[in-house]
Amino acid sequence: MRYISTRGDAPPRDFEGVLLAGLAEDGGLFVPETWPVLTSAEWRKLRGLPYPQLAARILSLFTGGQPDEATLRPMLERAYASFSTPAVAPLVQIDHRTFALELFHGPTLAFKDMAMQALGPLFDHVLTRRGERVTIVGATSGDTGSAAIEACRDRSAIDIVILHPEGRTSAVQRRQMTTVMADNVANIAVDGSFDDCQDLVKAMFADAEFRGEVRLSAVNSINWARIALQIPYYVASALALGAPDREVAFAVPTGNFGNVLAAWAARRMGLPISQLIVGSNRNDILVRWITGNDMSARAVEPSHSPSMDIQVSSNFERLLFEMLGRDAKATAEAMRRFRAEGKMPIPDAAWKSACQVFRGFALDDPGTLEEITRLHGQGYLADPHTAIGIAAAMHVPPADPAIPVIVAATAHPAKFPDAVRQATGLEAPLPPRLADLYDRPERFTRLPNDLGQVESFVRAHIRRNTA
Ligand SMILES: Cc1ncc(COP(=O)(O)O)c(C=O)c1O
Ligand SMILES: N[C@@H](CCOP(=O)(O)O)C(=O)O
Repeated sequence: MRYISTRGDAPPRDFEGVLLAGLAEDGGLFVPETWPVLTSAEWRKLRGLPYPQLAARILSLFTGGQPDEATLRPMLERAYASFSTPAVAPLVQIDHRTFALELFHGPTLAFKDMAMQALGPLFDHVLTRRGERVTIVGATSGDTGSAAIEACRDRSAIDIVILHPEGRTSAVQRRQMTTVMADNVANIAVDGSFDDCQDLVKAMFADAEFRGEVRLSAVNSINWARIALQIPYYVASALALGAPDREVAFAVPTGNFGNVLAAWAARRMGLPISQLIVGSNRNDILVRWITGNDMSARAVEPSHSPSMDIQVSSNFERLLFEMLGRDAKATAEAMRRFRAEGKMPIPDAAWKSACQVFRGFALDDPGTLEEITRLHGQGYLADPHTAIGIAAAMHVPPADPAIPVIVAATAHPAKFPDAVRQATGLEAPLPPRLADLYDRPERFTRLPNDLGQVESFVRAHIRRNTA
């Protein structure tokens, strides 16, 4: 299995190369050179497998035997043993056709654990065999950071530095990152938005000298391994509701477009998915694109669903590459124009064809609170991101009302206590192992949105940790 860059100007790599590289040297994102496609009989054989086994099988389709399924299986069994339910990602019925796929039963209470808990040991396995170490620099709007820190803390071959937008995450999200005192972990609060943090990370990858010097790697969804590890839960939930003998739809609260891209990948692999419904908050660039081919960035606005306060959705580039018939030159040019002009011209034919499967719905803050209240009245306590996903599932007309819609429930309500309290009057308690989160000391460094200062910080962090 080889991977190519969406911008066509970086050497192809194998899975391990992609895992360690994160982003391609030409600024593009790695994608499989060819997609594995399963027959209905092959999908059926996966029915009923325990989640870690299913995940190992799916991941092995992307690793090209390195690591192989026999190596991956025990690794993933251990990874998912830390989840609070043996089902790992249970399906909860909301109404006659809507199901919540709860992806927040991992250690940091968000869907990021589904990939990250496996990614930590995977990095360790590859780095130990090669005798190498890496520096992971990641950007977070709240959840990727804590999941990545939890997965990488105290691993001797990894240094990890996470950039979050100062004051723009929930306090629980921030504290989940900044109260981890492991030597290999550092947090930077950037004076800016998530998009600024993500730009800084991409700029570090574009700085060839720095990239080589620190052996830079990524755990954001720009890293293909993250997407590969997010495909299995779409497969597991679709199979549980009757696929491949019945179609399903997914609704996904969306920011960086990684989660819904994983669902798109499952469809590309032959899983019968009728619709992919994108839910957004007021940062609705993706919904504006889906509903009117308007891909134009605006300033990021804070919302009750801070993890989706994003305007530049990195993984859109992977879809763009596919929409443009895998034309890397055209993809690179569209990305260049988006960066230069804040607008991406997408040919109408490509947009129309994507819209045969993608639908979109955006909800503002008052609407999000109303949806949490409504769901609570029905007996389901949703966090603001999940509430947007469920609202999107309810508002978008179905291709066929008999097709069930599965909503990615991406975070535990306890991560967003203010919104949940406003909407329901309830205090959503943190699990006992996080009960003293507000009493723990915090450690982070405030920095301006300045590449030089962030790079110097990363260098100093590595020196300190390896001294
Ligand atoms: C709770 C939550 N919901 C939804 C999203 C959006 O997911 P994605 O960035 O993969 O589109 C995020 C951030 O990634 C998140 O943390
Ligand atoms: N919402 C994310 C933003 C980063 O997304 P990623 O999937 O690219 O890691 C967050 O919570 O940090």
